[in-house]
Order: sequence, then structure tokens, then C-alpha cells
Amino acid sequence: MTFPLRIGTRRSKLALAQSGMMQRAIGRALNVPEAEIETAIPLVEIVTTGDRIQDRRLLEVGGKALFTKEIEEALLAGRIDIAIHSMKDVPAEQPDGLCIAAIPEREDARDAFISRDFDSFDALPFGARLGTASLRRQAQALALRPDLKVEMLRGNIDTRLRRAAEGDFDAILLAVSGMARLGVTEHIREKLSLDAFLPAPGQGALAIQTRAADIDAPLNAHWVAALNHPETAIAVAAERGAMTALEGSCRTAVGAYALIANDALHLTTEMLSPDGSARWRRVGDLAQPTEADARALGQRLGGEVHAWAGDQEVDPATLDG
Ligand SMILES: NCc1[nH]cc(CCC(=O)O)c1CC(=O)O
Repeated sequence: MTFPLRIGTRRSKLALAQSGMMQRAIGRALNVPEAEIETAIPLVEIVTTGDRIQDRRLLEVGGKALFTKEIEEALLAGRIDIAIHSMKDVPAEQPDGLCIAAIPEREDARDAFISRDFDSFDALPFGARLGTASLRRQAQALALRPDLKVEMLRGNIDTRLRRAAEGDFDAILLAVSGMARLGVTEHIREKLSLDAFLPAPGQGALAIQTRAADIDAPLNAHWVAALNHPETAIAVAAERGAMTALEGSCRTAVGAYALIANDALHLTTEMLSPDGSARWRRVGDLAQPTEADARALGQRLGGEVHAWAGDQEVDPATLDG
């Protein structure tokens, strides 16, 4: 592979921010002068099916893959060379011919509490209205506060922030990482604990996807080595191992978070009933893990949670708060 290295990106502000960050990082790794970045590593905008659908029927028509399908087709057809995704939105399996070449260092993995009127989650009054489209956030919030009224909130981050500012909800929850990449962290009232709001698998991490056949080309090997963050890649492997075993989807409330401290991997994974009244959680550790070890630990713990919790998938028709 040679220049130009074309980066395919969705058109949302978040996708453009993430792709722009990675465009600059790849440019630095390859010593591309600032003035030449736009021609050497251009951004190519691609509209995905997921971007066109803004209502809850999204859940019924195909979930996560809707945001990646057209981009993956462009990679396979050779119209682009690189794609940047939120790891959280990447399905468990890569299509034939594609791979995740690098996983850069993770941003803050926590969820953020956003509210016009209240300082913290604990300060919400009885029966307060909480906006979220995430079954995981719904279940985790209800586990702490069964009195809350959870209501569907879709749309991009700006839309959600505007609706919170207008008082359509007493509070909303968003990933800290997405807000940080958009430069809107001033709206965060509280960063929620990793324990109470165990994040979605891969939350806060990015995935850099390429054609598998091109990964060892010298130009690629260079930026891949510079951008891949092994600790993040190992933690994400554990979380996604758990996700696979839990058959996690947007119809199940599933969380997984791993970190490496003192050369050991610590993984927590859980499933909740949609109303938060039941919670099945497992934790595990592994010294000096490889990515394969981490994935295996995730699969084992996720499998235990799955066997214990049973099938918690909800009918999307009922997923309305
Ligand atoms: N499901 C939507 C989505 N996909 C990725 C992010 C940003 C967070 C991330 O990079 O993990 C968000 C928004 C959110 O959850 O608030």
C-alpha cells in the first residue's frame, strides 16, 4: 500500500472528530508534514444506513452492523484503505478480508451524568425522567433507583445534549469519551463509577480497521506499531471475549470492563435484567496476559454469566422505557 492512505469516515461530528484525530496520529507516525496530510491521508466521507435511521426501529433492523456495513464495503472494494470505528460499535466478527489492525490508547471508559437541574445521579428526585437509548444504562440506573422513569433518547451527542439542556429529561447518560472527543465535557455534572455503571465492552476505545492482506505492507506496519496500545488491546480483547460469550447486543444489558495494573489483567463482566432488578456479575484476574489469554478469560467469565443469567434478550417492541 502506498500514499494516499484514504480514511473512510461516517459524517457525524463524532466520527469526523475521531477520524481527524487518527489522521493526524498516522501522519505523525509516518512523518508526513502538516501541510501534506490532507493529500497523503485524506478523509473520505461515507453515509451509512445507521446514519439515515433515527428512530427505535433501528434496533429491529440490524443493530451495530448498520454503522459499519457501507464502510466495510468501501474497504473491500479498495475505495478506502483505513476505517476508524468506536470499538463499542464494532460487531464481534470481522468480515472476511478485513481486520482490526490497531487499537489506540483508550479514553476515559466511564459514563457521564448530564443534567440541567441536578448535580449528580444521587441528587435526582423520586420518579425523575432519565433519557437513554442504552438498555445497559437503563438497567444499571434502575438497579440503583427503581423509581426512575427511563425514556428513549436517540440521536447524535449534540441532539441529546440539547434535549437535556431544554429540560426534556431530568438527566441523560452519555459516554465521557465521545464528549471528550467532541470537546463538550463542560456539560458533564458527574463521571459515574465504573462499578455502578460498568461500561459497554470497548467503550472509550477506537478500532482502526484495514484489509487483512495489506497489514504487513511496510507503510502500514509502521503506523500500526506506532498507534496500537497493547494494554488497551488486551483489555478490549477480554471485554469483547465476554461480549461474545454473553451474545451481547443492543437488546441485552451487558457490561464489561478490563484494565491492566501491575502486569495483571482485571476483568469485570455482567448482565442485568432490563428492569435492573437482577444482576449477574463475574470478576477475574490474569497475570501477564496475551491478547489470546485475555479473550479466553473474557469468554470463560462471560459464559459463566450467560449460563447463570439465562436469556435476558428483550423484545424490541417493548423497549420503550
Ligand atoms: N452507541 C453510540 C456511541 N458509540 C460510541 C460512542 C462514544 C463512546 C465511545 O467511543 O465508546 C457513542 C455515544 C455514547 O455512548 O455516548
